[in-house]
Amino acid sequence: METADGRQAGAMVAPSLLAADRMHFGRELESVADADYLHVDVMDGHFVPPIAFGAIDVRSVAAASQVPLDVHLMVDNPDECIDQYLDTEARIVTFHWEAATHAHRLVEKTHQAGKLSGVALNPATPPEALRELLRWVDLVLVMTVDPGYGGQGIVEGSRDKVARTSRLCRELGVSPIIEVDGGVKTDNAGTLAAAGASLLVAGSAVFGREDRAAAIHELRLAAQEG
Ligand SMILES: O=C(CO)[C@@H](O)[C@H](O)COP(=O)(O)O
Ligand SMILES: [Fe+2]
Repeated sequence: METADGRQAGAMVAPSLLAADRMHFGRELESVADADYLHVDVMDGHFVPPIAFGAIDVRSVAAASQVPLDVHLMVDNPDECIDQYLDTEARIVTFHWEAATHAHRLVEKTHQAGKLSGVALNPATPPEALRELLRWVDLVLVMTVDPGYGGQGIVEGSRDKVARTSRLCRELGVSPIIEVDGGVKTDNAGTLAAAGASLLVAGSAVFGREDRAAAIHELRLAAQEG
């Protein structure tokens, strides 16, 4: 089904493993086996205060699940550490625009490793910052909360930012995946998808529910109805 402006209606869903129960991780992975991607938040204790998931964990998840992995690097200077993530089974590797020194080189390396390359924007970074980079990347991750923590409320103006990102892509004649991350729930999935988001990350909205398959299904449905 297509929207009035020619986009595919609906969106993919990526449960964020940050919200999963570490004490029962295998069972948690099984519970989200029908997701489109699994979102893995890498946090270095510098770019964001917490420390979470490293390349070793990405490899363990890849070995335990058939679902493709979407790795979100919240690290200072990804130029220094991206190689270890490119050396995993991850399907998508995304660095933060604010943290990168040679963004184009990161994209090139990611492609050479056979992966999709994503760039993430903090809430305070405008999409226009990506005017050059957009023609090379496969994905733009619009942070809809300040990075570092799960379970936060969505930042005001996020819908509008997704719409501006989508417009800029159209203007440049490119069509990367637009991913939204932070505070995504069934009550905002529709407006985010209608604004152009095609990949929804959801941590608490999935792992906070007993029935994860139903949570994923309801997010997809909400995105489609948006
Ligand atoms: O990157 C991050 C946080 O920095 C996210 O991926 C969160 O893990 C999303 O969790 P919810 O806001 O959906 O609970
Ligand atoms: Fe994330």
